[in-house]
Amino acid sequence: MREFDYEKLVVATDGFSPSRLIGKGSHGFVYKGLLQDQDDNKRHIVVAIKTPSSSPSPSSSPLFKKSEQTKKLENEISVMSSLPRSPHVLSFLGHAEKRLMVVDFMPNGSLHQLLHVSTSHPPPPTWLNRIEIALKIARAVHFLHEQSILHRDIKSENILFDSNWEPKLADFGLAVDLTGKVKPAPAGTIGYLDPSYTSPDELSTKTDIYSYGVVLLEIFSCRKAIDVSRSPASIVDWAIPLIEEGKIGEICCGGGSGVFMGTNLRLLRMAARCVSSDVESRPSSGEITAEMVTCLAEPLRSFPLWISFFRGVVKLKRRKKRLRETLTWPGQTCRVR
Ligand SMILES: Nc1ncnc2c1ncn2[C@@H]1O[C@H](COP(=O)(O)OP(=O)(O)OP(=O)(O)O)[C@@H](O)[C@H]1O
Repeated sequence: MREFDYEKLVVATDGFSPSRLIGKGSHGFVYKGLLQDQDDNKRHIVVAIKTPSSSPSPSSSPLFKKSEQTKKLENEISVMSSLPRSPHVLSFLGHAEKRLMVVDFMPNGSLHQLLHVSTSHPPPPTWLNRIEIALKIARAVHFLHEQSILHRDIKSENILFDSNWEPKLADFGLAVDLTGKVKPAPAGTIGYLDPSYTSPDELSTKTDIYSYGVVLLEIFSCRKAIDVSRSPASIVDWAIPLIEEGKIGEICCGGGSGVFMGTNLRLLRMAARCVSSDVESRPSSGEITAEMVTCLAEPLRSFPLWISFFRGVVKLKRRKKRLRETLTWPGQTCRVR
């Protein structure tokens, strides 16, 4: 884990200038920073720097006081620094005085913005894009659970996109190491928080699975986890009866019909299992990824005619190429139609 010089982070953010502020969360402030590359002084790398307040003072300063936000950020640094790299989890770059966290900068916003804030750029994700995002986040959750880490705040706002539109699970402020002795009081975000998680002892991987199930419903329906302008306001209360009645078309927004109908039905049934009040019946993160991989392969299997046609075209092109090569020698051309 790299330790950054506090002063360098001050310079990187123009003294934590408001013009560099990306956003505020319940655990603090996030700034965009420009850091000098360690290997090449002329190059700069863009990073995101998370601080517990808008004007963080060094821990040596008399103004420094350990706030609740500082403790949460310390927890986030401790969890993120313990994790090996994963392609689907936001990359941790280092810290300063275990209070300022430096991570990869995510220039393309969150899944929440992509699904719920309508703009013409970028165009809304296709059905297949959305399923791919869901699969990558399921992989991130599986990776964390394999490391005995519970995220406890899985939600569309905490899924950020890098410059290649790859989704990354972020915000580990509430994350917990399951192997640790202390089980914290229940916490999370309303709408995503497992209703069965009412005491520290009820914390398990299935708590994250509930939140993941809500995100899956959100991805399918483009409806917010809680939308007070609708009745019922909760996405779970709205979607579950529709899934039980098989009214899949009423849930899926923007595509996923026709050949994808069977796939959608399977995935929505799995989302329903994730948010089930029967905690034991919820699938594990491993089961979810396996089911999603199978489901993604399904529509292709139902295109045998297209595939054989496509294979035929490729074979014909290869045969023509070989024939052209056989009939052509230096100084001579041959036309094969
Ligand atoms: N690495 C990053 N790159 C770009 N933007 C980021 C990055 N990390 C966080 N942000 C943005 O900064 C803002 C604050 O993020 P943060 O993770 O602190 O809180 P949050 O997820 O919004 O809220 P909470 O902590 O209450 O769940 C959000 O708008 C988030 O999208």
